[in-house]
Amino acid sequence: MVNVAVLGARGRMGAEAARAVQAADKLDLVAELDVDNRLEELVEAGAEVVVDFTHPEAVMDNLRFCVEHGIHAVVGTTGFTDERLDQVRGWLADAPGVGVLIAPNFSVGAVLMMRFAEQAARFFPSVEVVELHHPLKADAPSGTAGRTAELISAARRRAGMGNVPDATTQEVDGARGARVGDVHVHSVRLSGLVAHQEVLFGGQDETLTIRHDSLARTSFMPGVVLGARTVVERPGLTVGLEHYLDLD
Ligand SMILES: NC(=O)C1=CN([C@@H]2O[C@H](COP(=O)(O)OP(=O)(O)OC[C@H]3O[C@@H](n4cnc5c(N)ncnc54)[C@H](OP(=O)(O)O)[C@@H]3O)[C@@H](O)[C@H]2O)C=CC1
Ligand SMILES: O=C(O)C1=N[C@H](C(=O)O)C[C@H](O)C1
Repeated sequence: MVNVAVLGARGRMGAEAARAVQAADKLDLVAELDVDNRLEELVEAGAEVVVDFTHPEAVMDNLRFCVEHGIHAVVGTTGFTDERLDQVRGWLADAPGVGVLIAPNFSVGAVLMMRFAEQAARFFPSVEVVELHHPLKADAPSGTAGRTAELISAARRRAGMGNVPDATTQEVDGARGARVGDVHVHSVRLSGLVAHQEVLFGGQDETLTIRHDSLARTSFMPGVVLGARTVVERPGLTVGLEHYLDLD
């Protein structure tokens, strides 16, 4: 059995993750903590793995505590920049046995969407990402959209592609979305939605749309459970659930 604690357990994802861990074989839910708990309670509960679905402003302190106390971490919270990832690598250098998985999206379908988009990128001069989420989401663009855009940009660079075609010279602020690498990313916040994304590619007289829909938060749970079971065997930092899925 692996002892698992959930941070952000009163939140939308944390509550679902606690249910999933409780129902999973070989995982034991030992603590459900939220903003008014002390991090020391993780140690007191004997947590070996922490699942973090909190807030971009809280997650770094949580992660530092876990690494310093030899607790593996499965992180769904978004807001990770290259600088933040480097900081985590620095902490892990002093804790060689500890594993940290940071996954912008735990749904297998979303991971495949990102992989397919990366594969398609070199064939299409035009690309835009549209992500659509519930209006309670704190960050924009979503972590998934940011990661998708980074993967596409890197694939375009490897293929020696130039800028995306775009004749815009006059623009109302924000009309062309945010730029992540080469890619324009548009964020929609709409009641009734959970988490959705379209990657739109355009070439000569054809378009390709890759769309993923998370229709409920249970869609993320097989990935969370896989993460909690696997992270104990994967020391160091892993970014992206794809590395636990044996995709190649
Ligand atoms: N990787 C993935 O697959 C997914 C990632 N996410 C990400 O997960 C994160 C959480 O999303 P969601 O569940 O919708 O958000 P919620 O706001 O519903 O939940 C976050 C919870 O964390 C609590 N919290 C805030 N700070 C701390 C802290 N320092 N310690 C412990 N708990 C804290 C919040 O308390 P309070 O409300 O009082 O502040 C709240 O209960 C977001 O970054 C989101 O983007 C979401 C879905 C899937
Ligand atoms: O906040 C959410 O809901 C989600 N956040 C993650 C993100 O920012 O990519 C994953 C998923 O899109 C749901």
